[in-house]
Amino acid sequence: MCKSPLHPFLTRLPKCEHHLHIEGSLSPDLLFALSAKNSTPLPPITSDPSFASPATLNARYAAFSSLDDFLAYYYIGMRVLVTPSDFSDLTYAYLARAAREGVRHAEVFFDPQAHLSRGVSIDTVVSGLLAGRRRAEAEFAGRGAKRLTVLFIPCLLRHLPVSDSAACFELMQSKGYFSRGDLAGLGLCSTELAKPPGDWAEIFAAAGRHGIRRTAHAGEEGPAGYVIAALDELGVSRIDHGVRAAEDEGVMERLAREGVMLTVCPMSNVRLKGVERIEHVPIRKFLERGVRFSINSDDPAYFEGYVQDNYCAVQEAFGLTVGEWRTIARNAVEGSWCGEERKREILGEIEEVCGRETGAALG
Ligand code: HPA
Ligand SMILES: [Zn+2]
Repeated sequence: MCKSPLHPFLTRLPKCEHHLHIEGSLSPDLLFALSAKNSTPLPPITSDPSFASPATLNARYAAFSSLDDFLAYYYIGMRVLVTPSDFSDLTYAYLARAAREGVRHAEVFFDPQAHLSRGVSIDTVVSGLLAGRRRAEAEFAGRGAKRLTVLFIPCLLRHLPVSDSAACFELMQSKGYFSRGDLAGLGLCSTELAKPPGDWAEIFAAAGRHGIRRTAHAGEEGPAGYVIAALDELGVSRIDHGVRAAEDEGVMERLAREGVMLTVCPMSNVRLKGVERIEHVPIRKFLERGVRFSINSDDPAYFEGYVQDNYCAVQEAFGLTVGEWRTIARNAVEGSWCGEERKREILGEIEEVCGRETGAALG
């Protein structure tokens, strides 16, 4: 909870979350519980003493030095996810929390290659995700605009060979996941430095030929030029993170002109040392330049902040007005991959909540 007088308004504001890795919602407590349940004892999975207990693991998470330092723990942690119910329970738990925090539409990333490589089938992963969504949608359905809609986006992994990404994409295609709508698009994540987006151009071009929407992590640790490369060489319609675009006026101008949305993750940027403090995330600059963005949690169990915490952190750092929050909330809806009707529903609710807030301030 933040100290801003706008805190109650921020909890009510209808939200869209577009940048949440479901494996990044695995808390140390759940990691230990699943490790015991699935007989995947942490040693010998790892000899890192940080895995002694949930508390030591949490302490280590507070000291990440970079994206790659975090990713090492993230990929070890997810090895306790084995059965469809592990994926289903994790998905449901995240969605239940998101719904409580005012999320109306969630687009959830997952990392298929990180599961395939340890013998967990794509059917296990996808059937678990879909079951978690069914349970959440049933529970949070029937409340009109206030219901929760959910899409899934597999991310290809840049620390593995491009050929591994190609095989994974073909596997997902052969299962019909995209054409059936089980998966809503294609993403790209993991290590960024020295992994130029163009290396994945062929796979993304194939996705484009099949009408699959595309997004990519770019400009998190990598330069603003990677944001342009993702647009030009991968044909993405949005950019995940993208905060280093703020270093280049020309890049920001293009993002604003083309209405490309950045899925910004403020607490993640601080925890992974992209910036020293939330105040240094280019929120104000993006608002001034007309660059659209949404606010997201990325890996909430690792960065100790869900979506509401990220909204509060931004408010405490920047003291935004109701009008600026209205712009952010509206842009998040416009940049979503849900249908137009769903967008109209959420936009309507945003107008209602913002109108009530400004009316209350005037009255
Ligand atoms: O923030 C991230 N960046 C790149 N890869 C990731 N995988 C999980 N989170 C991230
Ligand atoms: Zn991410």
